[in-house]
Amino acid sequence: MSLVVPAHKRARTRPAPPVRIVHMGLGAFSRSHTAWYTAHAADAHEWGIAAYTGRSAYLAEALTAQDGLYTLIERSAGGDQAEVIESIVRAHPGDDLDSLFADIAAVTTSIVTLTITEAGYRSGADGAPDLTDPLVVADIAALRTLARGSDPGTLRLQTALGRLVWGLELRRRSHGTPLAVVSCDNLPDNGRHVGRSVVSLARSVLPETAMWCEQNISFVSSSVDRITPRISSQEQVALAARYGDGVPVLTEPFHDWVLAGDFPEGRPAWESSGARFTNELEPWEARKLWLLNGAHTLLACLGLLRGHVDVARAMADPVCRQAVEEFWSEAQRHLPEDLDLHGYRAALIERFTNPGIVHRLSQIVLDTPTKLRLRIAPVAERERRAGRSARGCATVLAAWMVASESGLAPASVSGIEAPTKDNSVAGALTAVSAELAEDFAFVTLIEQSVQQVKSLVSW
Ligand SMILES: NC(=O)c1ccc[n+]([C@@H]2O[C@H](COP(=O)([O-])OP(=O)(O)OC[C@H]3O[C@@H](n4cnc5c(N)ncnc54)[C@H](O)[C@@H]3O)[C@@H](O)[C@H]2O)c1
Ligand SMILES: O=P(O)(O)OC[C@@H](O)[C@@H](O)[C@H](O)[C@H](O)CO
Repeated sequence: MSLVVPAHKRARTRPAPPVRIVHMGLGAFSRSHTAWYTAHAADAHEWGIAAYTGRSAYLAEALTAQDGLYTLIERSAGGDQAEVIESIVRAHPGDDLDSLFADIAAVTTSIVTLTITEAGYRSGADGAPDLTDPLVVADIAALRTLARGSDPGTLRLQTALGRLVWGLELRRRSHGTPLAVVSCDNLPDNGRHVGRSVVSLARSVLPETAMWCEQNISFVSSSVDRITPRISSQEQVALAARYGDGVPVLTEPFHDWVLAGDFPEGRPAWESSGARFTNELEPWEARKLWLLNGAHTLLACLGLLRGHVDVARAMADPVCRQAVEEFWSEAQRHLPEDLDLHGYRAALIERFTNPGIVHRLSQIVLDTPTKLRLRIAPVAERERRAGRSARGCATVLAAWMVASESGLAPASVSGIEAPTKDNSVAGALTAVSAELAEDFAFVTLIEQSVQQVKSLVSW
């Protein structure tokens, strides 16, 4: 991808902080959230970030040309607030593996943060690395060769977690200083998820590393929240002209970050920029993942079927809005009441209808099957176990099935078969929840919902 607008020359007004955080998955969100929290911490001058994209060089090159600096624009109905964020000190393309390994292994590095997307974890339905995924299989083979002493430069580890495992192995070999790994992706118990995946990837090929990780790496879970859509080229050109920045980030004013876990080598004073630390992350995480991300997944499937292009327009459609409210009411029954659920729902409606934030449904619909498994299935399973119909969840699943049949949403995850004509609903549900796929009454309800959704499709 070439630069939409040329990167702009920028210069720091104060010395860059020393690199003590390595970020994998540099994108819009990491720059509106993790880098923002770090830049706003009271001790920001002590914490610099070396950030790596997934693969592409585009953003890394543009940021490097701007000395790591970029403009963050908070947009609300009241207008824009812009500021320059200084916490990213170096930006690298994701395949600059030698630098990545050196950064993870550096004794000065205390934290690795991740925004590699839900699909980037390459997990199977049980949460462990998906051993049917060709990239996971290739990385295990590559790690085995590396473990035997081959040159890391000649073998290109391809998955984020494969790369993380090798970086941790080099850290273990060179000094063994502990580290915190913080997931900032929209996955439940994301820290434990990374921990299990890293240890399980390492176990078969680098057993000593697996054991060392269990004892020395603190896998921190976190619930992250800030709606930061990918901006269109047109918007990027307009913002570049206004703010003199080739790679600005546009986000909403709202932000939240709740973390659970230890930081053996210290951390920025993120609480001074509003982050919260807790021993009980699960309720906060479920509130956010089910109500916000679950509704986004619903709006993506149903909204696209109804001919909408973005969240705000889908929310303005009474059919989509009613489906969201019904799903929310089901989810809310399984969340602690003291989390101000009414206030959170009201705030979500305002955030989803922010006229300045164009959040494209085509972006949100990516990887839908994984998201349904993590955001809709847990609510549906709880509702069914409580003896209720889970009609709101059935509508979400039916909308996905119709959208995937129409080519608007992905049908399968990690090679699991898409709906088939003869046994479509139960077959498709297998990708989302084995428990639901065996629930005859729920499968029947989805079959009815599919017909209902088809009658709502507008084309
Ligand atoms: N954008 C948001 O509003 C938002 C809010 C909360 C959480 N998040 C989390 O952050 C993630 C990234 O969001 P974003 O808006 O920055 O997206 P983005 O597309 O701007 O950046 C994603 C980054 O992840 C990398 N990546 C993509 N697929 C990957 C893969 N399979 N393996 C490894 N790396 C991969 C990309 O190369 C890029 O560096 C989301 O998937 C979500 O889990 C995003
Ligand atoms: O790809 P997803 O579904 O995890 O994310 C799409 C949006 O729901 C997400 O980016 C939200 O805007 C974000 O999670 C808000 O904090």
